Amino acid sequence: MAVERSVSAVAVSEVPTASARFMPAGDRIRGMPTADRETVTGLPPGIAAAREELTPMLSQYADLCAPHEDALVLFQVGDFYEAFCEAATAVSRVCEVTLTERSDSTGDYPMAGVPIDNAAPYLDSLLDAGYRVALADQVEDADQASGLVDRAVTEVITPGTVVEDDLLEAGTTNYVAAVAAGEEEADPDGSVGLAAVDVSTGECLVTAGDRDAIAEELDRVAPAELITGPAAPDFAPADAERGWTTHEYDADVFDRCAATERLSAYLSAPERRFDADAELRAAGAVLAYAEYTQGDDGPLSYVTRIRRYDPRDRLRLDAAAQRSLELFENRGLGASDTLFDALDETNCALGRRRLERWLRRPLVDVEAIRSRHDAVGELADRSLVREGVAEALSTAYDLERLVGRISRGRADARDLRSLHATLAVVPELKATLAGEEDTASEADDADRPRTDHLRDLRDRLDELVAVRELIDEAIAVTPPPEITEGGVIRDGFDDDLDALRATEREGREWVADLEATERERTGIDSLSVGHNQVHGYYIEVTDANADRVPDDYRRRQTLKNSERYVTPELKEREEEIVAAAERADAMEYERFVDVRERVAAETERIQGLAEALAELDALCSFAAVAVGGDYVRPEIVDDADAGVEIEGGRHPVVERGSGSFVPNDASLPRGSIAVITGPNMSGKSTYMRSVALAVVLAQTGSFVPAQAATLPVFDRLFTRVGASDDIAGGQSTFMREMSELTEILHDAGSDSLVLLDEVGRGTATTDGRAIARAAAEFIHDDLGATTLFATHYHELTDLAAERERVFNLHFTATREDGDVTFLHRIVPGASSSSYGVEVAELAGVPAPVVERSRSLVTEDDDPVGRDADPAGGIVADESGATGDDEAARGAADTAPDDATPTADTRDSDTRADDGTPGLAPDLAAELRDIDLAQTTPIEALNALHDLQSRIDDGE
Ligand SMILES: Nc1ncnc2c1ncn2[C@@H]1O[C@H](COP(=O)(O)OP(=O)(O)OP(=O)(O)O)[C@@H](O)[C@H]1O
Repeated sequence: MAVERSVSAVAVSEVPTASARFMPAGDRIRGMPTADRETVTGLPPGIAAAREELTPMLSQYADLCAPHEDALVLFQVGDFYEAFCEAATAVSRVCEVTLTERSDSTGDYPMAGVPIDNAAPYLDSLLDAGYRVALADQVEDADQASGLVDRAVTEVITPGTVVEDDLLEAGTTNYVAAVAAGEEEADPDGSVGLAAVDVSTGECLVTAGDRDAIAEELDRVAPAELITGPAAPDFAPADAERGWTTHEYDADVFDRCAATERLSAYLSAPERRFDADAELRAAGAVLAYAEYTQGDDGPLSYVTRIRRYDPRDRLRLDAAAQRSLELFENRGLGASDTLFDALDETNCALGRRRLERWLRRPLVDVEAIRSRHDAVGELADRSLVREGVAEALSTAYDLERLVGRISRGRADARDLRSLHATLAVVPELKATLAGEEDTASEADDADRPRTDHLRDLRDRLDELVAVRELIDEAIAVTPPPEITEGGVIRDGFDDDLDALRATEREGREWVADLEATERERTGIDSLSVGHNQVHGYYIEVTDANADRVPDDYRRRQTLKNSERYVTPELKEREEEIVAAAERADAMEYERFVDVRERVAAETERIQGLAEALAELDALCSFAAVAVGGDYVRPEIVDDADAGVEIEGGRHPVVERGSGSFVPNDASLPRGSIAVITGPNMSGKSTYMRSVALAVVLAQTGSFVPAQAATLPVFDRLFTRVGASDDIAGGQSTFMREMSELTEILHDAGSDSLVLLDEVGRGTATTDGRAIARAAAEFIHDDLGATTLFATHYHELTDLAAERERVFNLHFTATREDGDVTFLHRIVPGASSSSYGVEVAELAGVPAPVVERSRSLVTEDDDPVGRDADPAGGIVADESGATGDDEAARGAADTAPDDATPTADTRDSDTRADDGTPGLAPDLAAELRDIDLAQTTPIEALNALHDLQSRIDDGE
C-alpha cells in the first residue's frame, strides 16, 4: 500500500469531525455479521468501560473509534495496525491472527494486529467479512514526537471505495453508488437519482429515472456498495451473489443545499447542470461519502468530470440479459468462458476496463457504431500497425488509477516512473498509427487514408512532454519503494539537494580514507574503521596495540579483545554526514511532493490521454479477435423495418470450447417470431444466443463471428432464458419466469430483440403451453418485437399457420446403430417431439428407468406417434444413413413453415402430460383472455390456481 506514514512533513489530516456520519447500522446493512456489528465497530465496549482511566495511547484510540461508529478502527502502533478488546477478537478471528493482550497500569486489554507492510490480504478478509475499516495512521514522525505520536483516520476502506491496488482487481471498475429521491415539488414525476463514483479512477456517472429504470441501471453499474438517502426506494441486487452492500448514510448530505454546495467544488452552477432534483442529491451524497472515506480532506481533485447520461442512449441490457447471455459471468453453457473473455485481447488494464464498460453499454447511434467498425476494420487490415500498437500498449500502466493516486497524494516515486514509462510510449504509438513503421509490403496500406476514428484517436494522444520531462529529470530511474528515505530525486535536479549530497559524500569519503590515514599516523596495521547503528563511526584497536593509541582517541565501546574509539574530528564529520543525510532525505521528500503536485495539476490531461489509450486498446482487441477468430464486419442498416440477416453465424464463446462448431444462418424479418423446436441438446439455446450476441457485439463496435451479417440497431434486448431458481431472492422458479415475462410484455417494442427459451416450463404443461402461446400471440399482435422463441411445446408451431410473421425453425439429429448424433444445424419447419427420453439415455440414466419412461411416453402418445417411430422423430441425416422409419419422420420434421399440425400433434394438444383430459373450451377461452401485459405475477399465479381448482372440480 502506498500510504505515507511516520513523516514529519506529511500534511496532518484533521481528525474527521464528521461525528457519527452513519445512521445506526440497523438491518439494512447486508453482508455484515449481525452478532458483533455493534461491539466491533466504533468504540469497543471493553475500551468504553475503562474510558476514564485509559493510558494516553488507548485514550487516543478511543477518541478515534468514537466518530467511526460503522467502521472497525485499525490503529497504527509502530509497524502494526492494532485493534483492541472486542474489535481485536474480530480481527483475530477474521484475519486468523493471534489474539494477544496489552497490559498496562490500568488493566489488560485483548489486542490483535496485522503488519502494515503486508496489510492488504488482511484488509481484504475484513472487507469480505462485511466490515468497513478505518485506518488510524501515525501522522507525525515517531522519533520527533514529544510524547504521544499524533494519529488520525486517513482513510475509511469500504467495498465501494477501496483505492489500494492490492485490494482491487486489475482492469476493472469499482463503484460506490448513491440513490436519492427528489423533492416532490422539484421532481413531480418522482424520479430517482443515481450517482456512482469509482474512487480509484475518479470516474463519476449520474443519471435519473423512474424506479424500474434505476433498478435496471444499478444492475448494469453493479456497484460494490450502495448508499441510500431518506425516502429512497430499497434497491436489492437482481443477483444476490454479485450484489452490493447497502446502507443508509447521513441524511444531511442528501439535502439539496448541502449537495449543491459540495458539487460547486466540482463544477460551476450545479443546480443548473442537473435536470432532476434527485440527480443533484445523489451526486452530492456520493461525493460526500467518497470524500469521507478518503479522510475528509476536501474535494477529490481527480474527479474532473461528472458525466450525466441517459440509459436510453445505449442498448439496454438488464441483469437478466447480461446473465443469460453470459457476458461477464459463466453459467455453464458448454464452455467455461464468458463473452468478455472471448473478446479480451486487450494489452493493458486501461483497455480491459474500457472493454468491460463498452460491453455493458453497447451503442444505439448508427454513426457511432459504424465509426468503431471503421477503426476495427483498419486495425484488422493493417496487421503491422495493429501489432505495433499492441506492443506499445502492453507496456502502458493503469493511468486512470495512477492519476487517482497522484491526485490523492498517495503516489510513490515508482508510480511517477510508471507514468513516465507510459508517456514514453505515446510518441511511438502516434508514429505507429501514422503507418510510419509499415514495411514496403504494406506500403499501399500506409498510403491509404486512415479512418476518421483512428485519426481522431491519434490526435487525442497527448504526449504531455513537460510532464514526461519533469519526471525524467526529477525522479530516479529505479527509485526505492519508500519516498521518505532518500534515493528518490535524481542528481542535478536541485542545487541545494546536490550540495547536501556532496557534503554527505565528502564526509563518507573522508571516513573511507580514515583507516589508511590513522594506520599511518599510529603505525597500527590492524587498526580498522567501522560503523554500527548504536555507536556510529568508530576506530577499532586490538588490546595488543592499546599502548600505541594516540591521546586524542576517546573510548566509545569495550569489546572482548579490542577497544573502539572516536576522535573529535571523526565525531564532527559524523555529525555532518548524519545532518546532511537527514536534511537531504527531508529535502528529497519535499521535492518529490512538489513534483507530484505539479504532475497532479495535469490530471485532466492525463485522464484524457488515458481515455484515448483505453479506446485504442479496446479497438485493437476487437481487431485482434476479428482476425484470429475469423469475424466479419456487420453491415448496420439504419432502417426501422430492417431485420436480422446472418450467414454462417457462430456462438463466440461455445465455438472456442468445441472443435467443430456448426455455423447457422439467421433470417429474421423485423417484428417476426421464429419458433424454434428440436431435440434437447440440439442447439436451440446456443442458436438464439448466437443471434443476440451478434447484435450485442455489433452494437459494441466489434465484428461478429459469421460469414456475413446485416443488422439493424436494436434499443433493447430482453431474455427469458433458463429456469434457474432464485431461492436467495425469495422467488420460485415459476415466479421469476413470470416476472421476467411480465417485464418483456410490458416494455418490449418494435425496436427490441426478445429471446424466449422455454417459457412456461416452470409450471404444469397445460398451463405452461397456454401461457407460451398467449405470450407469443401478444408479442406478435401488439408489440411487434423481433423474437426468437425456443420451445418444447410443439403446438406452438401451429402459430405459423395463423400469424403472418411467425415461422418455424428446427434442429435435427440422426440416429445410427442406436447412437444419436446432434447435427446442430437449423432448418426451416417444425420438429415434432423433444426426445427427452433419448437424451436421458445418452446422459446415462439407468436402462430400466429409460425403458419405463419410454413405455409411459408411448402410453400417453398417439399410437401412430412413438409406437410407430421408436426413434422419436429423430431424422435422417443428409446422407440418408438412417433406417426407413427415421426417414419417414424426417419428412414430418422438415415440413414447411405453414404446415398444418400432424394428427399426432393435434391429438397431444388435447392432453396434458399426466393424462388428464384437455381444457374445456370455456376454460381455454378464459385462459387465453388473460391479458398478461396487465397481469402481475401474483395475479397470474392466482388465476392459474383458480383454473386448476376448476379442472380438479371437473369443470
Ligand atoms: N452449432 C453448434 N455447433 C456445435 N455444437 C453446438 C452447436 N450448438 C450447440 N452445440 C453444443 O450442444 C450443446 C447443447 O446446446 P443447447 O443447450 O443450445 O441445446 P438446446 O437445444 O437448447 O437444449 P435443451 O432443449 O435441452 O435446452 C451445447 O452445449 C454445445 O456444446
